[in-house]
Amino acid sequence: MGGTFDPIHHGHLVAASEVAQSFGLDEVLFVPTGQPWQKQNVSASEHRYLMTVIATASNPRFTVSRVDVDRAGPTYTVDTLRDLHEQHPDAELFFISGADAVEQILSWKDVDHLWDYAHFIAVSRPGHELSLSGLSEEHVSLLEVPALAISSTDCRARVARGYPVWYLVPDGVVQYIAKHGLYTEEATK
Ligand SMILES: Nc1ncnc2c1ncn2[C@@H]1O[C@H](COP(=O)(O)OP(=O)(O)OP(=O)(O)O)[C@@H](O)[C@H]1O
Ligand SMILES: O=C(O)c1ccc[n+]([C@@H]2O[C@H](COP(=O)([O-])O)[C@@H](O)[C@H]2O)c1
Repeated sequence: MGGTFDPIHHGHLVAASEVAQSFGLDEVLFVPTGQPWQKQNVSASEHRYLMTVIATASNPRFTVSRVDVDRAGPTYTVDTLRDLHEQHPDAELFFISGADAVEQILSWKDVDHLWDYAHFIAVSRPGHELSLSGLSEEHVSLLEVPALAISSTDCRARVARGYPVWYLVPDGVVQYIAKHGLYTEEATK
């Protein structure tokens, strides 16, 4: 599952868990972006990577990859999948995306080559219609998952306003955000 995870929240974790169950996956690899070229004002990749490690640590089937964090330049999924394929040549790869991300896939770099490396699984997300968005069902499967109306944008805004994010993100991530002063008015200046 690729994401900017700024911060990782329970919507991500539920989606990953449901896909793993429905598709019988051995492992879900969370891949925090290095430089997400379609997003602005993103937190340092090391903070996002460490929050993802904290959030997934208790699940034996969840792991975190540094491939995108460690690659210089903008993050493109075609590079992510190529690197993962090289690291795990015998693995069958699936790429998990929310309904909003799938709507954007046609704008991604080298979109026609994405299907060479992985089958995509698009999960439902409150506020977004789950559809193939013009993509082939040979390449993309759709899955309804329990609806959690949580976004990283809303979590960041809540912290900036002094509102709690307990129960929206894992407890360790709440503590990491506080310890490093992420998302406060000061941090975003
Ligand atoms: N609540 C959710 N339910 C299902 N899928 C989600 C949910 N939140 C995010 N996703 C999916 O997880 C992937 C990574 O999401 P991302 O890290 O951009 O989080 P986000 O909450 O969308 O962030 P932001 O609000 O900053 O755009 C994307 O494919 C996104 O569609
Ligand atoms: O490859 C691209 O051009 C591309 C453009 C935008 C997003 N993505 C990927 O989509 C995933 C979700 O991204 P984000 O920024 O919405 O969390 C993440 O793995 C990104 O690397 C990929």
